[in-house]
Order: sequence, then structure tokens, then C-alpha cells
Amino acid sequence: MSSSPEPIVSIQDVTKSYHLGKVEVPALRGVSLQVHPGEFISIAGPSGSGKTTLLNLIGCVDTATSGTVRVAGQDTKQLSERKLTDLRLHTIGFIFQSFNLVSVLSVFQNVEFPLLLQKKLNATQRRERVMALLEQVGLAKHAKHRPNELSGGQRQRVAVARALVTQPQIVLADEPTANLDSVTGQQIIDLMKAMNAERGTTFIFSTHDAKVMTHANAVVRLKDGKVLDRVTPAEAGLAMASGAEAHG
Ligand SMILES: Nc1ncnc2c1ncn2[C@@H]1O[C@H](COP(=O)(O)OP(=O)(O)OP(=O)(O)O)[C@@H](O)[C@H]1O
Repeated sequence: MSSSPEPIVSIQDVTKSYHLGKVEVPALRGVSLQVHPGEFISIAGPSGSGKTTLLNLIGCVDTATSGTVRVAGQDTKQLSERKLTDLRLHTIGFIFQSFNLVSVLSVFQNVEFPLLLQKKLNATQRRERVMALLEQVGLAKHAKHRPNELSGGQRQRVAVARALVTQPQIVLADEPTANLDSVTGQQIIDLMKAMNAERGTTFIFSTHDAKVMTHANAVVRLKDGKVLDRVTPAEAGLAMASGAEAHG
């Protein structure tokens, strides 16, 4: 946790609507949220409450209908496509529910991929960076394997390494444990938390899983496209025990 006064993510009165033909689907209806550097934040809420939409806006893969999304001090609406790509590539790491590894690339090549896009390190530097991370996630011996030769938990560890390889300030994870059994899911959260503690990387992850939420510094609960509240995991647990939390 950081006491930095400057939030790394600042969202003000954001709405987002999708259009399905003539039908307007409001996904976010006036969301404000501040995340400070080094936080380990869970976005929780029932299916359809807007978690993925919110992560997509923070990750600059989609734009708000109205309101302001500031990431690393930049108002994303003011940025050109080029600048948005730069922000995604240098400042943000992504982890997905379904791992999204490239099946024809080895574990090493998957993790190296963002570095190739960045064009900042030479081959030796890239090798050192990738192997150090694979060591950390316990997969150095699997560097030459293809993703389909790994278990789900191992694939997600590769994805964690890939998200961190550019040393981003923020890692966004959309339901990172949803396709894993609970023990393996726990290992992924432990790994994310270790990276958060060691590097000070800000993590924002969505989840349905109450157990996963307990590891967050704060739980931001969404309902019907609005922030219900921002609570500690203990408070979220109490609310769930009393039946106030709906699950998707
Ligand atoms: N591309 C899209 N086109 C139309 N409607 C969409 C689109 N993406 C999301 N929605 C709608 O926006 C609302 C919020 O969806 P979102 O995926 O953000 O919720 P979520 O909390 O992540 O749900 P889940 O937990 O099921 O992934 C839902 O009503 C959904 O149907």
C-alpha cells in the first residue's frame, strides 16, 4: 500500500453504454474510483455489473461514453491512438481469465513478446529479464515448452510473467482465477501478491470468488454499473455472510 497522494488511476463520473442495434445497454452508470500506487484492489460484483467494462476502460482498450479516466497521470480521452498504445505497452500489464497465450510460441517466447513490441532491450537483456521472471514464477525449466504442454495453473503463471515482463506500473487481471481450481487459483493470487509486495506494482483484479477477494487491500463492489461501496475484505465478507452480496 502506498501513501502517495497522487492516484495512479483516477476515474470520475464515468458512464459507458454499448449499442446493440437500436438498444442502448448501460454498463457503467456514473463510476468514480481512485487507485493509488501499490494497491492490490479487487473489483467485485455480480455477472453483468460492469467489472470487465471498467477494466477495459482502465486498460485503454475501450473508451468511456462520458466522464474522465486518468491513468498514470494522463487523461486517456486526450490521447492519440499512438499514445494509447504506448500507455498500454509501457504502463499496463494484462492477465486474462483464459490465459490468452500464443499457442505456437514457447513459454519463453510468450513472455518475451511484449519486450519485442517495446523494442527497448537487446536479445541478451531480454533473455535475462524473461528467465529471471520465469524463475520467479517457477517455470524456468519449462521455457521451451508450448502452452498446451502446461497445466492451467502453469499457463496462468506464464501469463503473470508476461504481464510483468515490461515492469508495468499497473497490472489488470480480469477474473484471473476463474478457470482454475481453488488451490491453483490461490497460488496465482499468492504469486500476484508477492509481485505486488516486491515490486510495488499496482494490481486491479476482478473476481466473483469471495476467497480471492480476501487477499485484496480493498474491495470495490459494483452493482448494476455503479460502485456500491469500497470496503475491506473483512467488511465484504461480513456483507456476504449476511446475504447482501449477490454473486454472478
Ligand atoms: N460488447 C458489448 N456489447 C453490448 N453489451 C455489452 C458488451 N459488453 C458488455 N455488455 C453489457 O454491459 C454490461 C456489463 O458487462 P460486463 O462484461 O462489464 O460485466 P461483468 O461484471 O464483467 O460481468 P461478468 O462477471 O459476467 O464477466 C452487461 O449488461 C453486458 O451485457
